[in-house]
Amino acid sequence: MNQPVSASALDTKAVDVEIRNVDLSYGTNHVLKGINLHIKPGEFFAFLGPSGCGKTTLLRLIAGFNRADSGEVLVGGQDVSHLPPWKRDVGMVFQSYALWPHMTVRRNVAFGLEERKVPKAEIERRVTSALELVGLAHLADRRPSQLSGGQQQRVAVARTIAIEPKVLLLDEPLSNLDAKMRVQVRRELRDLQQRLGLTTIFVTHDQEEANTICDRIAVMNDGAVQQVGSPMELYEKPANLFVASFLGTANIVPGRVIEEGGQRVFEIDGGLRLPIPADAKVPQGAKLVFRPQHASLGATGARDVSLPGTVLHSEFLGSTVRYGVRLGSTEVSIDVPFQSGEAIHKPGAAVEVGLSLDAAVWLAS
Ligand SMILES: Nc1ncnc2c1ncn2[C@@H]1O[C@H](COP(=O)(O)OP(=O)(O)OP(=O)(O)O)[C@@H](O)[C@H]1O
Repeated sequence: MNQPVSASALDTKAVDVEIRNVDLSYGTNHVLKGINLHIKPGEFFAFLGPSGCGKTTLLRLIAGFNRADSGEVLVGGQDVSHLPPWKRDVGMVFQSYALWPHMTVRRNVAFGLEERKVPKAEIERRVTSALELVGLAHLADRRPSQLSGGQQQRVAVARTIAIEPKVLLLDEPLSNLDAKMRVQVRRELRDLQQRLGLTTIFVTHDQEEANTICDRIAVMNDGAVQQVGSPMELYEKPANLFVASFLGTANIVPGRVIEEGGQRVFEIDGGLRLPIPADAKVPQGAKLVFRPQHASLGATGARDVSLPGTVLHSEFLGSTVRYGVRLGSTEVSIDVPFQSGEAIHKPGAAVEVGLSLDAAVWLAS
C-alpha cells in the first residue's frame, strides 16, 4: 500500500461519528452500557479492550448490523440509527476478510459496486483506484487463494474503500497475520488512512496495535467506556486501575491514607509510609500506581522518596534490567537502565527503592 498514488481518485470526505447513550442487550446479557463517544472527522480511532467487552458489537452497531435497545448513532450529523447498513455510507472490513474464493481480486473489489448498480465505467475507475491505493493493481487477476494473508487483507480494504464510504470500520483486521506482517500492514493501514483522510474506527484487543496507529482510543471494559484519550494521555494519566493496567505495565500497590503531623501519608500494606503530594487526588480506597521506569534502585537518579525493598528476581532486557522487588507486602516491577559492566542485584539483596512522586498516581478501581 505504499505506492505514491493520489487518494483524490476516490471520493472520501471526512465526517464525524457520534454515539449517544447507547444500550444493547442480547437477552439478559447487557453488552453495551450507556456508551457515549464522539469520533472526529478524519480521526483514526480505536475501540480497545479485552475479549468480550463489546467492541465488535459497538462496531457492528455503527455499521448497522446490530440495533441498539436505546440511543442513537449519528454519521456526519445524520441520525442513521434506523437505516440499514447499505444506506449508512460506512464500510466494514471483517476480521475474516470474507472474500469470494472463486472470484479474482478485481471481481471481489467490483462486487459491492455491481450490487449497488454503479455504472460499469465508474466501477472500472473505482476498482482500479482502490487496487492502486493498496498496491495490488499487479495482482488484480489472481484469486484470494493465490495471495498472502497480508495481500488478502489489502483486497478486503480495497473492496471497502471502493464503495467510497464516509467511515471505514476495521474489525481486528490484523489478527490473521503473523507478528511481522502485522507490524508492516498496520503501518500501511495508517498510511492509507492518512492519504484518504477517512474517519476510521479500528477494533483491537492489542494495546500496542492501538497505540502505534491510532490518534485516540476508547478503552472499554465490560460494555462500558472506561476512558477516551490519545495513547500518551491514557498511559500517563489513566483514569482508573483498569486503564492503568491494560495499557503497559503498572505497579499497583495497596495501602491506606493516614494523617501524620497534619500531612496525608500513604501507608503501603506491610507498613512502609510515603508522603502524599498536597495536590494529589486520592479517591476513597485508592491504590498507589506507578510505572516501572518511575522508580529506581540505589543511587541511580534522584527521587522524591526512598523506601527499603528486597530484590526477588531480575530480567536482563538489553538496555534495561527489570527487577521484581518486594515493597512492603507487594511485588513491584522496576526498570533500571543497564550500564555496561554494572553488576545486577541478586535475589535477596536489600535495595533502596527511589520513587518519583510526580509520576505516581492514586487510583480506585
Ligand atoms: N449475536 C450474539 N448473540 C448473543 N450474544 C452475543 C452475540 N454477539 C456477541 N455476544 C456476546 O456479547 C458480548 C460482547 O461480544 P463482542 O463480540 O462485542 O466482544 P468483543 O469485545 O468484540 O470480543 P472479541 O475481542 O473476543 O471479539 C460477549 O459476551 C458475547 O458473548
